[in-house]
Amino acid sequence: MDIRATDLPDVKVLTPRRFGDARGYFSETWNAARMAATGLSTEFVQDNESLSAKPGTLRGLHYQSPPFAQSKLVRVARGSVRDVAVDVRRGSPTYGRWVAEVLSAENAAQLLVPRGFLHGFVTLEPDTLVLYKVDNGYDAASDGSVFWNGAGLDIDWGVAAADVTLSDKDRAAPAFQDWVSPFEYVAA
Ligand SMILES: Cc1cn([C@H]2C[C@H](O)[C@@H](COP(=O)(O)OP(=O)(O)O[C@H]3O[C@@H](C)C(=O)[C@@H](O)[C@H]3O)O2)c(=O)[nH]c1=O
Repeated sequence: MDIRATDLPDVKVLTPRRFGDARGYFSETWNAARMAATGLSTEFVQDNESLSAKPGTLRGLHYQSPPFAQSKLVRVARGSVRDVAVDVRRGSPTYGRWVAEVLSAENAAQLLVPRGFLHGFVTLEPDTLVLYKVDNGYDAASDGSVFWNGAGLDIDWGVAAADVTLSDKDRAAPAFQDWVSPFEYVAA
């Protein structure tokens, strides 16, 4: 597994090796024992999949409040996305900063989004299939969304606002500047 840091130290890009042959390839997309040896051990408990038909489908920016906060390991099995993580741990030296990575079926890159970060993505191709593991179960009452395009965030999504498709929940989400984060920064 190639592990690359991003501009936010706790957000990593993990790219597994692909063993190619005449049939195609084989790849370990997650190996708990090997990741524990790197200090990035996470006990995932749920696997998720979402299909987005149209390019410009934007899901985010999402979180679950503590004690149901989730770390996520996100990858793309078909198509591509621009995947975004925003540090919203109150007191963090990088509070409000974001990183964006293109994840595609082709590049095999996976984004490791820790607890205390908002997460969202916009699809770049039709019929994009996103797979992600989470380390805490779904809890509808703890589920939250922050508006994707808020002042104070200025995320470069790489798509025009007019071309974005949102869920009703995400369209009605509070603006970043009006939202109070439930996450606290704990220095390592
Ligand atoms: C996230 C989730 C949703 N659901 C249900 C609730 C709802 O009826 C339906 C669709 O949910 P949503 O509209 O929240 O789906 P979606 O907008 O795809 O939400 C996801 O977006 C990405 C960016 C994330 O980071 C995920 O954690 C998750 O928040 O699926 C579950 O049953 N389990 C789950 O874990």
